[in-house]
Amino acid sequence: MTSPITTHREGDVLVVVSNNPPVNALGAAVRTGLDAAIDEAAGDDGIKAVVIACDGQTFFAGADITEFGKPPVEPLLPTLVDKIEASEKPVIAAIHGTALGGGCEVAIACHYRIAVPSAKLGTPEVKLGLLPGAGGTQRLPRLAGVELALEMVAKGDPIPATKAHQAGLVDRLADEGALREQAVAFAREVAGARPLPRASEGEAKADASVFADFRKANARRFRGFDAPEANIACVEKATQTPYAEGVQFERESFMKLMFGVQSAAQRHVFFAERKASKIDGIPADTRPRDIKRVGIIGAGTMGGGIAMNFLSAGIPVTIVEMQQDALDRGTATMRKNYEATAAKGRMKPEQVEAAMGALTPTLSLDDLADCDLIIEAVYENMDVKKDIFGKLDKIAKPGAILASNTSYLNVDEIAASTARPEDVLGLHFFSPANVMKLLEVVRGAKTAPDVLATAMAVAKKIRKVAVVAGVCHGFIGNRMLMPRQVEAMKLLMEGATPEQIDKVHVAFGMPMGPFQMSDLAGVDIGWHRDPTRIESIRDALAAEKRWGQKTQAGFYDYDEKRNPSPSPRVAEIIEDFRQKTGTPQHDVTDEEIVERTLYPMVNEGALILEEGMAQRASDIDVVWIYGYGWPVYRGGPMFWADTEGLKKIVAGLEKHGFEVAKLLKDKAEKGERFN
Ligand SMILES: CCCCCCCCCCCCCC(=O)CC(=O)SCCNC(=O)CCNC(=O)[C@H](O)C(C)(C)COP(=O)(O)OP(=O)(O)OC[C@H]1O[C@@H](n2cnc3c(N)ncnc32)[C@H](O)[C@@H]1OP(=O)(O)O
Ligand SMILES: NC(=O)C1=CN([C@@H]2O[C@H](COP(=O)(O)OP(=O)(O)OC[C@H]3O[C@@H](n4cnc5c(N)ncnc54)[C@H](O)[C@@H]3O)[C@@H](O)[C@H]2O)C=CC1
Repeated sequence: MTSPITTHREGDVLVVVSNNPPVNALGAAVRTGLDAAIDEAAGDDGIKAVVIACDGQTFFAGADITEFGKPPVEPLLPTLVDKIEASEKPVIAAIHGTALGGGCEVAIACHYRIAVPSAKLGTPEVKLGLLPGAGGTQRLPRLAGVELALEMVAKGDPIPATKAHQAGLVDRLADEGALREQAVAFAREVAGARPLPRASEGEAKADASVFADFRKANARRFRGFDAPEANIACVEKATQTPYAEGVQFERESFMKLMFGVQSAAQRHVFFAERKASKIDGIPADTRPRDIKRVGIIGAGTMGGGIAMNFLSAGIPVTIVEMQQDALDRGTATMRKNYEATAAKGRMKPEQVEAAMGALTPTLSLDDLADCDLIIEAVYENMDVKKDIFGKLDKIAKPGAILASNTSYLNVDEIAASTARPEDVLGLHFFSPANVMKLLEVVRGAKTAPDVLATAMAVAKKIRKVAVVAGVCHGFIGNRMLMPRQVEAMKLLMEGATPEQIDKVHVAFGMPMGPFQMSDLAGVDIGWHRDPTRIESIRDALAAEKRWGQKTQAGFYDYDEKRNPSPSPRVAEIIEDFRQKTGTPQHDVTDEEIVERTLYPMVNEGALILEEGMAQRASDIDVVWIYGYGWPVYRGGPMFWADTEGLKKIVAGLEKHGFEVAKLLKDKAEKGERFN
């Protein structure tokens, strides 16, 4: 087995190169090769300095996450980075791409760092429920300052090499395309330099208030997570104790996180998200179609947001509405959203103009004739959609992909209204479409493999996380949402309050509970619009225009800043329905709320898998994390069920009279997991 690490001499500089695609993860073979290279340099008087570089797309992008949870293999990364730093000859890191996690720790254990301006450095371990366990939490604050170290390790977002250079984290910026030779030249410059700069020998200083302020400022963001606080505590330790003590504290903290449920969940999600992009049953080399122009039909709540995804990715859009005022309203909303992004410094004004300049508003479907992908986002009405797809069939060019953004409707029935069902699928965006990362790719019975492959490629281009779903009512996410909402309403009838149920869900880690979500999306969604027909609590609310946040009243009352408060009127309506229906009342416990609203979601997920409506259990987890905000530190509904124990889930479902899905029952009986 050839080593991924090679060395060669350039004069008195030893150049060490890693070639471990796709991301030069610091797996055991890489660590062994680097270890040997440092020994080679130490043992050869002709070598005066060392450059560590990587071939391929990036400098080391971290430890090899696939090794976690397995027996450790020497040399461990902490040992290796200490050896690099202890070298008597200067070691220079030549950085391109993304020096992340252990890769960043290797870089800061080197004596010097040179990077191309397009490179990034980061410590994203916290997003895996971990922390930089190879000295990063102790070296980084000493090298780059406490404030920047806190930002990097506790939030996990990478910083550009230019910012790292300003902070002293990178010593020199190289010209793009000239990194390797400029790194060797830099090595020659510093060869023989004494003493060598070693990050572990520096000091990390900060007022105690820095940590208190950081914790307070990020309390909401870090709510429920273990790793952010562990990272903060390690950096704090760096300001209080000598390096050796701090790194011991870091190691203990790393091990505690590594063997905890949250990190297992977050690592599961990392791989699940990537696995979701793979489509079972089509040739791996299926070539996507070229998408040069996109058409959107409907500029309402969804159409405008969907259009923004493509415009932001540099893909021109033609957007169609029925009426000029609706078209103007839709395009104005898009501009307003872009300008709000620019106001936050996340977009330049010229980028806003470029995006809006690539938008062609029109009232004519005929103007979609040159589009490669057309996405329908009109009313959730099958007749309307079939009429539109029938017209598209005559207008769209051969090979154009026709997609519906329908939330629930049968994509095969929509496809049958065309003579090209193989070009039809569902592309179910989530609201707000320009923000939510999830895209359900609904695979019709006749959808062609290259159409599916195109959908996955387009999703990556517009920075969405795509999951393939089968044709069933509500696909994956909304189908699992339904039993949760039904049970939540039943619990209201039996004695619970909206705020009690929502509180349980928020405490679980959801961004909001079932009733807060209804008020946000609109209590009137799907309402029959007849205020005299009052057959449910929801009908009663809708009849009084309690449509949610948009009318300052729904399941909650809202002030002008949309702050919610329990509604005495809603309590009256609920009590009235309890009386009218004679529903037996009881004290609803928080445990019952979990068992009756979350367990049925797992049960529905099992049915979805049984029916082949999802390719794998981890896809269901991805849907709920990226489409509904399921707490990533719980790994998604199916992973969470595994950690709860499927036997416990089955017992809870049976206790409340649910019919348990066969797959769930079988797995529970066999002691198996979904993931
Ligand atoms: C008794 C037990 C003792 C235990 C040991 C003792 C203690 C030891 C202490 C350990 C010290 C280590 C501490 C540490 O620093 C830990 C880490 O470094 S954790 C990893 C940190 N790095 C990351 O989180 C980066 C993750 N990757 C990314 O963000 C992106 O992949 C990246 C931006 C690099 C590239 O993005 P993109 O081009 O979009 O490619 P993909 O994301 O699709 O990835 C391509 C491919 O590569 C796989 N992959 C990516 N990163 C890793 C990785 N770090 N390890 C393994 N594999 C990785 C990814 O899954 C994809 O694979 P496919 O099969 O192609 O889907
Ligand atoms: N609102 C939401 O949260 C989500 C909605 N969806 C789905 O997206 C679709 C659109 O929903 P919304 O944007 O919320 O509806 P909306 O009512 O806000 O917008 C629909 C738009 O389509 C336009 N329209 C109707 N018929 C048309 C035609 N023949 N030609 C051109 N334009 C036409 C209407 O004028 C309206 O502006 C529905 O299928 C819905 O189920 C999907 C995910 C989330």
